[in-house]
Order: sequence, then structure tokens, then C-alpha cells
Amino acid sequence: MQTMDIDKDTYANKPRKKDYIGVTFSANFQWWKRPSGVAAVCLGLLCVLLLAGIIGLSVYYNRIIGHYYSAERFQTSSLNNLTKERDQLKTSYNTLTKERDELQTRYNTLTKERDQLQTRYNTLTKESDQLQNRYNNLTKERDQLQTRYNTLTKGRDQLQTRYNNLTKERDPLQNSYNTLTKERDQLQTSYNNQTKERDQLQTRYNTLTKEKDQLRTSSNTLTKERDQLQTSSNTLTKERDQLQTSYHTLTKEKDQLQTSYNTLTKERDQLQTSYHTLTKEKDQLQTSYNTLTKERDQLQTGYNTLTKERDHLKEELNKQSSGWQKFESSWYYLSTEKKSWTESRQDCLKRGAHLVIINSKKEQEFIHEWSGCLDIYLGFHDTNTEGVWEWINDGALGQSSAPGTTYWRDGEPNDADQGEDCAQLSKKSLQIYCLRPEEQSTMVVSKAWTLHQHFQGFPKASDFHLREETLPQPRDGQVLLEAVFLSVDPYMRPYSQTMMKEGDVMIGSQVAKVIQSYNPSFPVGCHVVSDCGWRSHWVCDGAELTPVLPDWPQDIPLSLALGAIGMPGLTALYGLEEVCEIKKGETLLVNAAAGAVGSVVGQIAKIKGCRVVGCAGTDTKVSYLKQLGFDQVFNYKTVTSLEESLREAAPHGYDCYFENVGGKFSSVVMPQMREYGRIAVCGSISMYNDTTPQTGILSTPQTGKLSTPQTGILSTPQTGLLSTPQTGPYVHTYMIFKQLRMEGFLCARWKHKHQQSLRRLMAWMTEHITGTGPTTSLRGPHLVITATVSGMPDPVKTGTRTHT
Ligand SMILES: NC(=O)C1=CN([C@@H]2O[C@H](COP(=O)(O)OP(=O)(O)OC[C@H]3O[C@@H](n4cnc5c(N)ncnc54)[C@H](OP(=O)(O)O)[C@@H]3O)[C@@H](O)[C@H]2O)C=CC1
Ligand SMILES: CCCCC/C=C\CC(=O)/C=C/C=C/C=C/[C@@H](O)CCCC(=O)O
Repeated sequence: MQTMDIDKDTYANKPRKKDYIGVTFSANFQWWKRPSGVAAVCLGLLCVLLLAGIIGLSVYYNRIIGHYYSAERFQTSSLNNLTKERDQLKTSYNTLTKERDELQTRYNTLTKERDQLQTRYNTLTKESDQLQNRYNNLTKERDQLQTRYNTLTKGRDQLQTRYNNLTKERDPLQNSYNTLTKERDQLQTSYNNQTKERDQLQTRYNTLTKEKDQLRTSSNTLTKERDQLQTSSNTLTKERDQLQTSYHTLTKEKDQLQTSYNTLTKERDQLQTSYHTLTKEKDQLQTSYNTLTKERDQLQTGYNTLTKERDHLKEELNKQSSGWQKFESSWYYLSTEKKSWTESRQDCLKRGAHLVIINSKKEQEFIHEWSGCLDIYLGFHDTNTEGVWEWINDGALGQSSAPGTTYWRDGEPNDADQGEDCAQLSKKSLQIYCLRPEEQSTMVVSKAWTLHQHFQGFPKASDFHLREETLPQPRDGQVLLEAVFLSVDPYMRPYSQTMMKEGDVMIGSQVAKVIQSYNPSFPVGCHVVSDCGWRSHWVCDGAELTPVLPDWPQDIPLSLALGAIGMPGLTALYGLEEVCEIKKGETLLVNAAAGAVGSVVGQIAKIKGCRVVGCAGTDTKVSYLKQLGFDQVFNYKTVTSLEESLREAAPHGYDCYFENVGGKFSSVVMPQMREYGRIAVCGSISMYNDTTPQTGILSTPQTGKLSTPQTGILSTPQTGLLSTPQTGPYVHTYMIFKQLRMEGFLCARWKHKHQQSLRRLMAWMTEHITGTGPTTSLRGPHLVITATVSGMPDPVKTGTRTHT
């Protein structure tokens, strides 16, 4: 096709044949476009100029000559000049004549060239005309070809379509052809086989025909015989049918009997089995019944014994818990009320008791030791007959003889002060001396809770003992304190384990009032925070006392000096500022959030502009924390998944984690820490009551010391150091890849800052109370003492702090 694509435009721009004729014609007149024409014209002009020059000169000479002859007479001198000029003109004329000749020659040459060109031009014109003709022919041919081409293209497309259709039709045809070919081949094969078989059959047929003929003969013979037999058979058949009928009837009867027999056999077997089972069960039940009856009788006996023992123990416990102490078969009670001998005797009678009667040296020694070296009034007197000492018998049976005189202090009884008719056991020695019945002891007796035995699991009442101690008279520089608020804190669990021995007074801080003072820094009536433990009274110098802030506002409960504006508040502040180095805008997680420490942690973080998530174990605590301004709070005990709840509360993770709980809780938090997160490890309350260690450290309560610490979260059972194989948590991966910082701390590390920190806490608290601060100002849960020191404080019973 490409070759047929003649460029019509190219030809369109060229002059057609008619135009050529025009051009040829005009070419004769447009001489300026042709060099030979220009040369001819120039030559002609030059000739005209020369002719004019010659004519001019001859006119001039005629005039000059005329003038010469007329002026010859006047100007003979100019003749020579004129001659010269004529010569010059002659020379010019010659030169011009030459030039004209040359031009004529060139003109002739050009004329020739022009003629040649004209000839070539004519030739070209002819060729052009021929080419035009050929072009026209070619154009026609091309058009015809184009038409044929189009027709062919159409034809080809139709053919292509038909070809495609045929191809499509051919493929199934091909397939069926193949199939048919196969079938034909198979048919051919079977045809061949059948032909063979037919031939074989034909052969056999022939054979059989022969045999048949032979058989036909035999058959005739046999038919005869058969007919005879048939007759006999008919007779027999009749007989058989009669027998058959009888047989069926009998078989039916037998089957029915067999069925009933089987059913009965089964029932008998089942009954037999049940019988055996029931017999066995009856025997077992009988045995159990006998055993149970025996056991019940034993239990009843045991129960009765135990009930008696329990009642007895209860009685003893009641007595013990109300301050009675048993020695051998007697009970003793130490009253700290200030009374005279006579008043004390009356008091004893009111309590259904009597003043101490000593029956043996052993008993005297016990009383001396148990009383904490107090002076003890004895039921021993000579009030009836001076000098005749006798034991009182206020309802006490069998008390008669006086103890041996050995126990008297040297020189006693001396009736020194006249009327010294009663006896008391000396606090300084084991000896007895006498005093006046109306004389009063001046001692102060303090009540103190002691750690009777190290806690095993949850603290029990029997882990504590109430002890009374006579306090010395305060001396110069000393003060006598009276407890106002005692604190019961979770930290006491791990502390007691490591720092206390059995019999020690329970550690702890208290808010106390100064009731006697020989120290001007602590006047009577002022309040202090003292670390003297669970005691009602204490004598000490001022060195270890912290005065409650002097400007403590009246409307802020003093108990907060053991809470938000005390050690727990300081712990919260240091954990956040010193350990977490918390910054505005960060997200903080705190657990045990409604506790003394946790509630302050959350509030300070809010004051600092952080987002706070808290967890607590009751819905009431959750509401309380929301009131405090926590952003997200949930009850970790009721959520379906701690992990999901933590993630929902802070989808982008936690920058800081204030850890109070430890154990599994912390394992769940670790993966949700953000990069460069900080973890302040304050406590691990979830482990304090464990009897089987969750991880690591094993304690031996007997010694009050820590056994070899198993830093392994990861102990191997092979070591035999831990009874339970430990399986994590393994925090290293998170610590490393998230580049976390996890730091344990004790509040006392920043002791030097305590006073200024307490002022900061108080300022936040006052802002809240006065309403001058932001809504996020500190609010404090404060302790409620639910019992006096003589009873077991409730928090000890519950193991946790009580808040309002
Ligand atoms: N490092 C230090 O210097 C100090 C550390 N601490 C530690 O701070 C932590 C909090 O003390 P504090 O605020 O005084 O305690 P509180 O008695 O005020 O609060 C403790 C709260 O912890 C929660 N709790 C108890 N058992 C579990 C448990 N198994 N799992 C989860 N939560 C539990 C209870 O709340 P809920 O009902 O919400 O579960 C409980 O009320 C303790 O671990 C303590 O040892 C305290 C002071 C100083
Ligand atoms: C009995 C179970 C032992 C498990 C031990 C596990 C972890 C130890 C732990 O949680 C320790 C916590 C310690 C808290 C200490 C608090 C002191 O700062 C309190 C000081 C009181 C004061 O100075 O007034």
C-alpha cells in the first residue's frame, strides 16, 4: 500500500501542462531573470552610449574647430591643448571600440548559451509533459489499485471472518472426527472379533446340531420314562404336601415357643444381673453405712471435744484479747489505771477477780517478768492484825499460806511510814515491799502492739500481741507522747519480714500529741509525727520527731499527715518527679490508684498536665478516682481482659508507669510501654500475702531475713532453690528494645527535701480546700481509725488502708 501512496500535494504545487505553455511564453519576455538576456541588454545600451559619445564628440569638434578658426587668430596657444584632448578622445574611442567588440563577443557567446538553454528548456518541458502524463496515468492506476485494494481488503476480512468461523467449527468437527475415528477403529476391532466369534459359533453350532440330533433320539426314550416317573411323582407330591403342611404348623409353634423362651431367658439374666448388682450395692452401702456411722460417731465425739476446746480457747482468747494473761491455771490482768491498793482491790472484785496471790517463786517470777517490771499490788496485807501478814481471800479458794519470807525485800515488812499494811512486788527486783493501802502509783503504762509471729500469708489477729509497758518519767529534753492517729501501711509487710524480729513492737508512723514536755521545742498540746510504731504512749527526746507543719490549717484533717501530706504523698511526689521525671503531655499509668500513694500520684500528674490512667479494684473506687480528675479508670477485677482495657485506655501506650502492684499486672503493662518509658517501682502489693513466691525472692519468716535472692525471675528447677519452677515474666526484651528505664526507690532517699515537699503538697491541698487553685488541686483520702489500739485496727484485719 505504501508504494501506492503518491503525494498529490507535491504535484498540486507544480504547474500543470497549460501553465507550462504560459511560462514558456513569458520566459521570452522576462529576460532579467536570465543572465544572457541581461548581458544582451547591457551590450545594447553600451553601443547606444558609444554612438551618442561619438556624435557628441564630432559636434564638439566641429564647434571647436569652427571656434578655432574664428579664434585662431585670437588663441593660437590653445590649439595644442585641443589637439591633446582630441588624441585622448581618440584613445578613449579606441578603448571603447575594443570594449564594445569584447562585449559583442560576449554577447554572441551569451546568445549561443541562451539558445542552448532554450533548447534544453524545451527538452525539459517536453520531459515534464511526459512525466505529467505518466503521473496522471499513475494516479489513475493508483486509484484503480486503491479501489481494488479496498475490495480485496473487504474480501480478505470476509474471508478472515469465515476462516475464523470455520476454524471454530473445525475444532469441534475435528474433535468429533477424532472421536468418530476412534469409535470406528473400535467398531472395526469389535467387528473383527465378532467375525471371529461368529466363525467359532458357526463351528460350534454345527457340532451342536449334531449333538442335538443325537439327544433328540435319547429324549424320546427319556420322555417315555419321564411320563412313567411323573405318575409316581404326582403321587409322592401329594403325600409330601400333606407332610409339608404339618411341618409348617409345627415349625410355627416351635418358633413361638423359642421366642418366649428367649424373652424369658433374657429377663431372667437381667434380673440375675440386677440382683447381683443390688446385692453388691447393698453390701457396699452397708459397709459405708457402718463406716460412716463410726466416722460420724468419731466426728461427733471430735466435734464435741473441739467445740469444748473451741469454747475454752475462745474464752481464753477473749480473755487474752481483753488483756488477760494465763500462767499455769491462773489468769492475770494488768490494769494501768492509776489506783491505790484499796481501789485496785475493789476494781479486781468488780472484774470477778482478786489481787495477785503468789503461791510459788515461779509464779512470782512470772508476774515480775510479764508485768514489764511494774510495781504490782499483791493481795497480801496485815490490815487485820499489825504484823500478821495474810493473803486476801476475795472469793479465791485455797489461798492461805503466805509466801516464804525470802521474797521480802531486806528489812521488809517494816511498816516504815506507819500504816504500810499492804504489799507490792517491786519493779526493780523480785522482792516484795510494803506500802500504804491508799498510796498511788505514778507510772504511765503504754499499750503496744507487737509482732507475735511473722506473717504467713494474710495477716491474722494472732500474729499480733498487745503488750503494756510502763514508761519512765520523762526527763529534761524529753516529751511524753499520746497517739492520735496510727498508720497501717502495706509496706509494713515486706519491712516486717526483713527488719523485724518476733516480739518487736510493730513499726509505723503516728500522729501524736505532746502531753508532758521538758523540751521547749515541743510544747504540751502540739502535734508531731513520730516513728515510734503502734504504741499508745511514748517517751522520747525531740530528735526523732517531726513537728506537724506549724501552720496546719484547721479544716484539713490531721490524719493527712500520715497520708497525702505525709510519707505516702512524698512517695508519690518523688516517684513522679525524681524517678519518672514526668513531663507535661505524657501519659501515666498508676495501679492501686485509689490508695494513699496512688491517689496522690494521679492527682499530681494531672496538676502537671499529664493524661492519667488508673486501675482500682472496686466500682466505688473507680467513681472516686473519676471525681479526682483521672482521665481513664477501670476496675481491673471486673474487666474481661486487663491487656485490652489498658490498650483501650491509652492506645498509644504509656510514657510513665507508677508501679504499686507488681506481679502479673506489671507483665501485662510492659509491652504497652512507649519508647524511652520510665517505670517507678514503688511497691508490689500483689505479692505481699503470697505463701508461694510468684517470682524471685524467697523469704524465711522464721529468721526474718531474706534467703538467697533468686534474681531469676528465671530459676531453674535443677538448682533446687525454689520449690516452684518460675516462668517469668521476662522483661528484658521490652526493656531493651523500648529503651525503658525501671527504677525502684524508697521515699527516704530524698529525706533532705521532706519539709519543702510537704509544704508543696500542703499548698496543692489548700488550693483545693480554698478553691483558689485549679480544679486539679490535691484532695486527700485520709485514714479512719476504726478501733482504739486496745482492739485490732480494722485495716490490719482487711490488710488494706481504709479511706473516706
Ligand atoms: N517505695 C516506697 O518508698 C513506698 C512504697 N509503698 C508501696 O506503695 C504501694 C501502695 O501503698 P499505699 O498506697 O500506702 O497502699 P494502700 O493501702 O493505700 O492501698 C493499697 C491498695 O492496693 C490494692 N491492692 C491490694 N492487693 C492488691 C493486689 N493483689 N493486686 C492489685 N492491687 C492490690 C488495693 O486496692 P484495690 O481495691 O484497688 O485493689 C489496696 O487498697 C504498696 O505497694 C507499698 O508497699 C508505700 C510507701 C512508700
Ligand atoms: C512479704 C512479701 C515480700 C515481697 C517483697 C516484694 C517486694 C518488696 C516491696 O514491695 C517493698 C516495698 C517497700 C516499701 C518501702 C516503703 C518505705 O519507704 C516506707 C518508709 C516509711 C517511713 O519512712 O515512714
